[in-house]
Amino acid sequence: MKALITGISGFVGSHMAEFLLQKGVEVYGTIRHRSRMNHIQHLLDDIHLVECELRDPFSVETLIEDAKPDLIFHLAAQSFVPTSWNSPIDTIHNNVAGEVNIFEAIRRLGIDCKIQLACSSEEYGHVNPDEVPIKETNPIRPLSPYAISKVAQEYLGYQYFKSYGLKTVMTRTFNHTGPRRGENFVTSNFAKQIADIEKGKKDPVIHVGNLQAKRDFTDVRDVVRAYWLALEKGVVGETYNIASGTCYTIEEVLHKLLSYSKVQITVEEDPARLRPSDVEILLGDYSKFHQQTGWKPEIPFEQTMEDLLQYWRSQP
Ligand SMILES: Nc1nc2c(ncn2[C@@H]2O[C@H](COP(=O)(O)OP(=O)(O)O[C@H]3O[C@H](CO)[C@@H](O)[C@H](O)[C@@H]3O)[C@@H](O)[C@H]2O)c(=O)[nH]1
Repeated sequence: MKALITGISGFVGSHMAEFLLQKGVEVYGTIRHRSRMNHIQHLLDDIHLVECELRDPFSVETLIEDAKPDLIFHLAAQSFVPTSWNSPIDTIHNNVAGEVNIFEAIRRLGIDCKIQLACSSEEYGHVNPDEVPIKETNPIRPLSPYAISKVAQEYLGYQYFKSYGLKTVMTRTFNHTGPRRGENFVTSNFAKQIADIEKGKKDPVIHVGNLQAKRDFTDVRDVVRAYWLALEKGVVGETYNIASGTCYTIEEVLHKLLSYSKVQITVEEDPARLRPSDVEILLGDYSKFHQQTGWKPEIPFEQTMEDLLQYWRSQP
């Protein structure tokens, strides 16, 4: 069996590759000329890397024709919410055009494959207090250009399923983290700041943004297992929440991470880290996915946080 991972050198992509290799799957992955390879350096002998610009239809058609995958995990995206306010058009173009190019190539070449689309809980956006835990049937009220791009990705997945029978499965994944998480994202950002303070590379002050937001975190290693199950047991054309079913304020996350360190650290708000609008609460109900696939998260949040801090401590 052959699987293609778009964005294989990224955070989730690298964990997905490790998971698939353990299953004995032949792994293809896309990179761009400027991709950093540090997350997949240890896998280079075992995977097929293809340089591909997903925004370029010719590049994508060549990729799909050469790889002829049975499974596609479409993970490549501009995934950082604040960047989407600075570059809204780029975020929407990148996330939407890349996916349409994949769909069109599959359709035109008549490739029979299943496609997992990494959609997002950000799509829910504004959530009323009586709507948690959030089910897939909740209204979508997106609050960022990034969220809009993910709504578009999801509905394109549905539309290509209905119009052309493409075998898409959409996963609305809530926040996920773990070793290799990009340093912009909150858990990694805080863990890296703590590790840098411990190493004496930074004054003992941790800079933070909105600490009142509530988020539902799943370990990335549980998430890639969910993506595999989504294609193995999920129903095509359906959307599933991937979540832990528990949420914490960002302040609680901060104090959990600080509790793993012996150094004295002062907390300081950095106004540049505040957003034009922030999603107040994301707490997911993953029962639809559980009933269909048997998946449930296995790695406790505390373990994920300790592993993440250890990861940053081990970085040069
Ligand atoms: N990044 C960051 N966020 C901070 C900080 N301080 C507080 N926050 C708050 O921490 C929360 C989480 O921020 P991020 O880690 O940047 O993630 P996100 O905006 O929730 O989006 C993530 O989850 C989505 C799924 O819900 C993903 O789709 C998306 O790609 C990303 O991984 C937000 O409410 C943000 O305002 C900080 O210093 N940095």
